[in-house]
Amino acid sequence: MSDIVWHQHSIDQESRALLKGQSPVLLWFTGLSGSGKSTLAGALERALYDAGFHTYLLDGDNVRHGLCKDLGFSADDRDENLRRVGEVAKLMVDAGLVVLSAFISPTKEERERVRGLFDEGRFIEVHVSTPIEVCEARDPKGLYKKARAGEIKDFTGISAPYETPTAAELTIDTNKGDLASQVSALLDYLAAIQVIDGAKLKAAG
Ligand SMILES: Nc1ncnc2c1ncn2[C@@H]1O[C@H](COP(=O)(O)OS(=O)(=O)O)[C@@H](OP(=O)(O)O)[C@H]1O
Ligand SMILES: Nc1ncnc2c1ncn2[C@@H]1O[C@H](COP(=O)(O)OP(=O)(O)O)[C@@H](O)[C@H]1O
Repeated sequence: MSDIVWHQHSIDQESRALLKGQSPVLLWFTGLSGSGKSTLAGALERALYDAGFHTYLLDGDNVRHGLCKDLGFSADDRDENLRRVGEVAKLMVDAGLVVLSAFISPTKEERERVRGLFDEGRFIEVHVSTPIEVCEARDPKGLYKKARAGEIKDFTGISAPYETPTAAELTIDTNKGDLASQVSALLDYLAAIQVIDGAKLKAAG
């Protein structure tokens, strides 16, 4: 039994969200390295920001420079990385933001654990399903080449597992169509589930 008691403050998620004119959610982009998570999440954040919505993007590469710089890529370290990110994202959603995150998040258990932190409907899993052959051909950071040469161990998709999501809210293969239409589909979805006001989005052009 813990001696720490939750303090309920008077301003809650609903009040903060009302002030911002949006319904806060976490859009959790998961997929292989090079699948397009950062590009998609960044372009979606830009579109939301330009339309006047309040956002924050948590990106794996960036978080690993600070909050998670003590962690590597063993299964335990990835678990801890995603635990911390989930908790930070929960605070940001509580602050009333539309939060986007771009982490490989390779296991179902890790993704479901983060989902479990949120009320129903506030965690939206976006599987960036670009096939590994495409990711490896892109290899923007040269990491697949190094992993194949054995210079990086535990590399997702090569020498460490990636469990394909089976119940993601959305699935996007960035090898099909273009970025603008992928972002447009994401915006349409957010308007349809009333996370953002479709009229405000339309007015922004
Ligand atoms: N061994 C290994 N496996 C996978 N990825 C590696 C590895 N070593 C370094 N990198 C780089 O780290 C980025 C992934 O970090 P994440 O925090 O998203 O990973 S995880 O969710 O904790 O599995 C990933 O970034 P993205 O390419 O943007 O996905 C890589 O650039
Ligand atoms: N929507 C897209 N359409 C086409 N190519 C893309 C798209 N998104 C990303 N790419 C290509 O894939 C590469 C990796 O994208 P990135 O967003 O860095 O992936 P991740 O964050 O999953 O590692 C980019 O350098 C770009 O060339």
